Amino acid sequence: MRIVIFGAGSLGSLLGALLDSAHDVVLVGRDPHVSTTRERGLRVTGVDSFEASPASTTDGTGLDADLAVVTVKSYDTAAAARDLATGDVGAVVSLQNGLGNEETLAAGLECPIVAGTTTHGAMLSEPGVVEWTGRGAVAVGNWRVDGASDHTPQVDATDDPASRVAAAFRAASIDAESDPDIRHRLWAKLAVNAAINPITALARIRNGRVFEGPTAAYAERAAAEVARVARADGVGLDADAVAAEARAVARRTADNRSSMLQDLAAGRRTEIDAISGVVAERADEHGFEAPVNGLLAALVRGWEAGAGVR
Ligand SMILES: NC(=O)C1=CN([C@@H]2O[C@H](COP(=O)(O)OP(=O)(O)OC[C@H]3O[C@@H](n4cnc5c(N)ncnc54)[C@H](O)[C@@H]3O)[C@@H](O)[C@H]2O)C=CC1
Ligand SMILES: CC(C)(CO)C(=O)C(=O)O
Repeated sequence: MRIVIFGAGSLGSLLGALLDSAHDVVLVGRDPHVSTTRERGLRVTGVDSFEASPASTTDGTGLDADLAVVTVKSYDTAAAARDLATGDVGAVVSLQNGLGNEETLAAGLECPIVAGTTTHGAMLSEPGVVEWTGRGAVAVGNWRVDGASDHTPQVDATDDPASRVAAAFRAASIDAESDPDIRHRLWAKLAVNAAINPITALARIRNGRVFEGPTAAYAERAAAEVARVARADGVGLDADAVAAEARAVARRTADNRSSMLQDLAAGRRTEIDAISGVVAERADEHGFEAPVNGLLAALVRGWEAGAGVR
């Protein structure tokens, strides 16, 4: 397959390096990472150490590919869709965090949209070098324009876009499955991010501290609010189950500085709109409030405005 990785930062570079073992990969990213990758190749360290030599470009327009893997931050999704629409892409899969990326891609592109989520961890340590911080898996599912995941029984389960994406990842030895209820997974991951990310960022604590001490009750409530909004959106999430999952992830990643804490500490824009912001807004659309998510979104957005990053 010819695969474009749109957004060759931390996650995109890791996936690009892995996929390059079985496919013809083009990274779309920014300099100096792209120019360094062209000159010296892409080095992966951490969980495994290896070198890859995918093609790379800073120009995301006019690209032809069987598949585009979108790994930009959620606030760059609309621009990614605009660039991809100028080329010819067979299908697009988003592996981003947060809610709303698939809707944005579907609004801007004619091709099939596949939703996805991953538990891999990656960090761009310097131009041309990505640290694989945690081995995980990929789950993908077909995205319908009306927002529902695709429960339609497939005549040939290997011949739908999500199954083809999962097979392409597996061909590169990436643990990947197609899940007909991908919306459930996206909302469950959203609950984890809504509980952990803004609190770690604002309180400047590592993940392991979120469910200890004064922040614990608010993390629980943030996750429970996500479950309520998910149910109003037709996705059956249980408040206790998602809070337990968020606690388990916080324990498993106890030493991590969450992506939002890293963004805030580095003075960068965060993904707050696609995490806490979207929960508060969708609750409002359904006629109730998600006050903890609303407050966390306002505080992080307030910091972003003060720092001049939004
Ligand atoms: N890093 C990780 O371990 C994981 C990240 N995610 C999610 O994946 C997404 C990406 O995260 P990261 O890789 O950490 O972010 P990142 O900021 O390291 O990478 C995104 C890259 O996209 C590039 N980019 C954005 N728009 C572009 C454009 N128009 N043209 C060319 N390059 C463009 C940026 O320059 C940046 O290098 C986020 O939604 C994140 O929440 C999900 C699971 C794990
Ligand atoms: C799961 C968690 C909270 C791990 O740090 C994460 O996804 C993030 O930091 O964005």
